[in-house]
Amino acid sequence: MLSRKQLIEQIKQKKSFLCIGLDTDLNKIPAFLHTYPDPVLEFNRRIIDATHDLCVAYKPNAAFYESRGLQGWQSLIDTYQYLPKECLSIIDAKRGDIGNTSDQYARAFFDETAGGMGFDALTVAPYMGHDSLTPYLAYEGKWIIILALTSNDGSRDFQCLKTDNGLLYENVIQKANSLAGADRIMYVVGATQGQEFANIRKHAPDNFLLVPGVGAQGGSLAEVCRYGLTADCGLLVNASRSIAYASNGEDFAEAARAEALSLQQQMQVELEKAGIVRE
Ligand SMILES: O=c1ccn([C@@H]2O[C@H](COP(=O)(O)O)[C@@H](O)[C@H]2O)c(=O)[nH]1
Repeated sequence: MLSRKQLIEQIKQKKSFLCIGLDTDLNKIPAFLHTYPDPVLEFNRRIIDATHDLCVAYKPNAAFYESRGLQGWQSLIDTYQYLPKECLSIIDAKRGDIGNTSDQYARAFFDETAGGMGFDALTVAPYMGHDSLTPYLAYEGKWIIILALTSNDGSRDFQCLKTDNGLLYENVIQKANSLAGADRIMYVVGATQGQEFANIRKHAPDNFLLVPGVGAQGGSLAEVCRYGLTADCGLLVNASRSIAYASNGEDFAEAARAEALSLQQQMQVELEKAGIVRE
């Protein structure tokens, strides 16, 4: 369990607000790892060993594990258990359903006694409204990370629709803020959304934002920081492919570290500029 206070302490200590995505694709990992009993777990372990001092969160995306059936689910459980406790553990599963079904999703990802996984945070889709979100909040100390303005082209299809009460994503934030505070709720906002971060901050001044879309999707870290940083940092910027697949040779972990280091160094500059950490 990682509280908001502990997360902020980690950010200041590591001078980083990097979240590393573990979107581990069996077809993309180096060939030599296929001799291990669980190549995905071996890959994840080496990425974690090489990067844990440079990041404050890890985010496995459930799809990459669920797509491999029972073996994939086991890789996810074992990866969860290997994650460093000082880092925020996020499961990116984008769940959302009626209350009693959400209860089951919450058990699956939050309740270690139920199946072996006790992630700190889960990404959720807000489309089904308040009663699809509250079951997760019943788990004291756990976070939900609600899709607000995503990084993909299709984000404009629904999230930016105009309503009598502003844009649809603004309504999502307003409603979710009435359910719990900034110590329990984060929002997903894509790094590709640039200046929209200024508008997001009007509606979610204190919440942490999980920001995917730097690296492979071309979002700008500088722009995200310019419009999204708060006095507490308030950002977790995720990179998955650009770190994990920086090399597909035997040096993949060193290459991942070099990519993570480059992002951490850019983050340090931004944190210093904003006066959140000292030079
Ligand atoms: O708006 C969103 C929400 C989630 N994602 C997820 O983040 C990572 C991004 O991976 P990269 O390789 O760094 O592009 C991936 O798991 C997505 O499913 C997102 O990209 N955008």
